[in-house]
Amino acid sequence: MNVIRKQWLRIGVQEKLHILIQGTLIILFFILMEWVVDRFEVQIDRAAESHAEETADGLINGMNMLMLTGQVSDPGNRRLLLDKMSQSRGIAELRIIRGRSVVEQFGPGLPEEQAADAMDREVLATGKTLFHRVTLADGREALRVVVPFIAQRNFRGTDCLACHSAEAGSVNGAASVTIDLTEEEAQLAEIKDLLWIGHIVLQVLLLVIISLFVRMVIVRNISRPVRKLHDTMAEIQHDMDLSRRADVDANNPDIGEMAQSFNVLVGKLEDATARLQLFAKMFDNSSEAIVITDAQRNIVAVNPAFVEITGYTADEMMGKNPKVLSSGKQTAEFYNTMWMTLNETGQWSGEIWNRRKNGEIYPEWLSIGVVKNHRGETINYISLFSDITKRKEAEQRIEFLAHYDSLTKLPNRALFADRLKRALVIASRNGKKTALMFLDLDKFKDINDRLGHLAGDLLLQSVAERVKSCVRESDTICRQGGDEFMVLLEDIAGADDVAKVAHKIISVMSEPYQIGEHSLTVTFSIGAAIYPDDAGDDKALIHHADHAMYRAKESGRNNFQFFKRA
Ligand SMILES: Nc1nc2c(ncn2[C@@H]2O[C@H](COP(=O)(O)OP(=O)(O)OP(=O)(O)O)[C@@H](O)[C@H]2O)c(=O)[nH]1
Repeated sequence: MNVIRKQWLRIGVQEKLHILIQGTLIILFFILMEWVVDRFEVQIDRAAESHAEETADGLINGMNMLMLTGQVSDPGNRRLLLDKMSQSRGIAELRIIRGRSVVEQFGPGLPEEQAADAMDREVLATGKTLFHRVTLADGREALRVVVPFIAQRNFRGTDCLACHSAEAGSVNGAASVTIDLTEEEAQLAEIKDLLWIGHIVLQVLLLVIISLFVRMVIVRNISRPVRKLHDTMAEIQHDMDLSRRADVDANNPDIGEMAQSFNVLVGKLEDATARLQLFAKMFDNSSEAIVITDAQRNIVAVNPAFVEITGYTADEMMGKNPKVLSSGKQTAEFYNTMWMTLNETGQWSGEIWNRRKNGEIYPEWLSIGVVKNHRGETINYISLFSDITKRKEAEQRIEFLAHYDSLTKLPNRALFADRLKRALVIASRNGKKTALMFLDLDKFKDINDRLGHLAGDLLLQSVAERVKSCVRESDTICRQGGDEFMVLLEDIAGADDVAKVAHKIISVMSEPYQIGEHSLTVTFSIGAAIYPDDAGDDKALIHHADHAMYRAKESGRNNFQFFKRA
């Protein structure tokens, strides 16, 4: 059975269709042939039966004649009658069988007149005609009919009871007629042969017709459209031209629908490919580095921005864990919190320090997202990061510019104001003194005018350095603007401390500066005021120190003055 199934699966649709159609026709023709032969056999049997009955009738009539003429008691006459009648066409054997009443009245008669078999006995017992197909000793086919003779006043025109002492209606005897069916069987065989020949010729014809028909149907409706569809598929695959579509034949529902479904599929593929290309472009052109890992956190893809930022090639990173980039700046606890947030919320973003291939450590802004499948299982992690070194530098620069003077790198007026306020609060709390010195370069305009603004700038930077060297680390110097400086001296004992610093500054300023090829000497006019002696708050302190400085200017410059109340 399995072998047949395998063979069946191996053959093509054309052959399958052919086998099914022709197989069905062969079975139908067989049934038809059987039916026709059966009909003929029935006809033959009926003809033989009526032949037998007629012969039996003739025999009875003959016997009656012998009875009526008183010749029946001579066995020779009876044999002669049987011999004569046996000569009739189609009679194979003819016998008279004596019934019980005849045997009792006239004796057993000739041996062949005794009941010879069960069929004879059954007819004598029942009085009913029996028919049986038999095969004669020489092999011929025959029909044997045993017809009973019934004792009656009028049995087919004869009063049996006139001579027979038998009960009316009892069986007097029977006639066994065997009809030779050789001729009919020969005819039937001939008909069978003709039917077979006709059948075979018809099947050969059908073989050709069905073959042509099936081929035509398959080729036109299946093979040709399938080949066409296949060619289109192959072209699309070869050219990767997803804008192409297969021809749809509305008159061929099967393949037409298949082509339509194929077109829908290609359309979806085209859309998906376009989206994929778009994402691929984004991936390649993004200025942000992108890293994709699998669920085990092994890298499966990195983009060009990643290569640019980290210095690692894509090949070097494939299959590696992104922690190879770790700078060691973050603690284990930091990473634990990061993974916990990621697992709980599906995303994390923050600042992190990583290490480039060349060993350089850099800050990056990192965002990690978890990708899950429809079962909720993590399948990928996507990380995006950008190198924020420049941003951080810019922030630091903005921060610096907000609080420091860009030229001298000294605290600016805003930062100084803060420190002054804080210093006064501390001094007030601790009962200490704080001094504010106001310094203005003398005739600085002349230097600018003479040597240019750039030389003036260089001089301002050098002056700032020198002033710094005259005070403690904890003291604050600020460039107020232009050529003006302020110095905040915290925790001083009294005016002497301030005077010492002022004279120190005047002293260091006497040394000439080398600006390019020019040797320059500049001086300061310095004014000072002390908290809480000269002023109760920051504003007044500045104002008073400024006032003192003006007095120094008025006193011929290059000198130091304390605030004096008018
Ligand atoms: N090179 C340079 N010059 C500056 C800067 N800011 C202000 N100045 C100049 O510094 C000079 C200050 O002059 P003043 O303080 O008004 O006058 P002075 O010439 O110093 O004379 P006195 O203060 O009266 O002794 C001006 O010429 C300003 O243009 C700066 O950042 N760089």
